[in-house]
Amino acid sequence: MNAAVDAGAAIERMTRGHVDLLVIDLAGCLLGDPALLTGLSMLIRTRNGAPVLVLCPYGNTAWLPELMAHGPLHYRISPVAGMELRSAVDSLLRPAGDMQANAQQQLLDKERELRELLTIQRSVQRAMAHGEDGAHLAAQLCAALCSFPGVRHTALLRQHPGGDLRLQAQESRNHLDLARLLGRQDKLLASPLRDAFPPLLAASAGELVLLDAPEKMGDPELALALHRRDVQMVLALPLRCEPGGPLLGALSLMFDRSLQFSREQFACIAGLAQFIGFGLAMSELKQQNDVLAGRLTQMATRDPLTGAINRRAGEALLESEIRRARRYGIALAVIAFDIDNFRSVNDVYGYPIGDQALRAVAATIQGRLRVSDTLARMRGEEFLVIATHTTALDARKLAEKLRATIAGTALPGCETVTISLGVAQVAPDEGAVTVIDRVDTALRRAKRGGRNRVELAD
Ligand SMILES: Nc1nc2c(ncn2[C@@H]2O[C@H](COP(=O)(O)OP(=O)(O)OP(=O)(O)O)[C@@H](O)[C@H]2O)c(=O)[nH]1
Repeated sequence: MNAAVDAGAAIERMTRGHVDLLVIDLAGCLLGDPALLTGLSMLIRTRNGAPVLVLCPYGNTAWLPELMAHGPLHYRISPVAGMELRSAVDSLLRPAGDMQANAQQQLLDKERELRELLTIQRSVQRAMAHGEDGAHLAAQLCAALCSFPGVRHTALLRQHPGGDLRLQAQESRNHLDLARLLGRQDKLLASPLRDAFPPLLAASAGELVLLDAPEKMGDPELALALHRRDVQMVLALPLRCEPGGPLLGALSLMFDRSLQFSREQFACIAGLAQFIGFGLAMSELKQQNDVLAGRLTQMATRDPLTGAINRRAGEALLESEIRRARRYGIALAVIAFDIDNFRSVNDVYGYPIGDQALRAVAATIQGRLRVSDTLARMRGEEFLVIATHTTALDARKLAEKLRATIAGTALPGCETVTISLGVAQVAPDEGAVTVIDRVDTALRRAKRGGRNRVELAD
């Protein structure tokens, strides 16, 4: 056995004589050191047909796919126990005949693995197509990823605007509850396991993390808990919308077996993680759009001062309620009301107090209506109540109740006001314009009759 301290020295030794097996130990190497990566890539390329075994600390597993780009290699996650190293070395130093049979088996395995990956990709695509909101989509994705051979638990951890990590969804085939295992569901990066548990490590470092035996984490209690749930291997990937883009979280896959991934599998899994990151970001964007669209509709249909719907929305609603009442043969009534002598409130107390009074009157009326009734602000201090399933007589009783309520309600900053009301039941074949006209006439009659009173329309 020949040991070299760096890639340069190893290349020099390899050019001097035949090498049966090249073992590269990455312990103590700084992840992301470009010079080191270049040296190791050259070393793998100049191997002269010798098999390569990489011993890789689990925090550095992002290097494996990078190194695989320069030639096939075998790997073990370090720390590697003596027995494990011995059997890895023995299997790579087998006689040529064995190696040939092995190569054939490997080809078959590879074909099977790629077929399996394709199936998973399809089920992830299906989940994306059917996931509605973010939480539902995350749950669907976790379920889809459980079809990966050997996967017993999947989880999606999401970065939040505050920068911390939250368990968004998990799917368990081994009764493992990640929230219970970590003792929390939120603020996962504040967990003492942040730099040890692969999904947390992947989310904080932004790199792929592969652990092929729970005890290698160095936390015996956690390792025992994972073994109890039959977990042999944990693979965690950072979630990003695009390569090099901001971190969105991490994807965690726990396996009941320890697998050796090929370069194609690593690439496929990384592609899958990116696809998932993109899908989650898109679904969030859609959710934000829906909220914005809701706000825009609110702005277009609501009166900002009183919160009642505005005239346009009120007229549209009345049209549709008239159609509904006609179709089902049910009664529909409207009540128009107007604050009496409101000009003097503004004149005496000022416009801001007038605004407060308007708000208070609208809120008081709103509080007296059924949820099926609607209050619309038609103009200035004139309002319309659309009362479904209500006859003229009932509407008149309601109007009287509203009148008495307002007359007895103290207003902030000014004296009590009164309202005058007109009431009408929508006649068969009558449209919104005519009934509004009729109810307004009744309201004017109430004003002429001395205000603070209710008049029924003709
Ligand atoms: N503070 C405030 N006042 C408003 C608002 N919209 C309309 N007004 C006021 O409401 C008052 C309506 O006055 P008029 O139409 O003469 O009616 P009135 O004084 O209530 O008298 P009657 O309706 O005949 O009892 C006017 O002073 C408007 O400026 C508003 O959004 N805020």
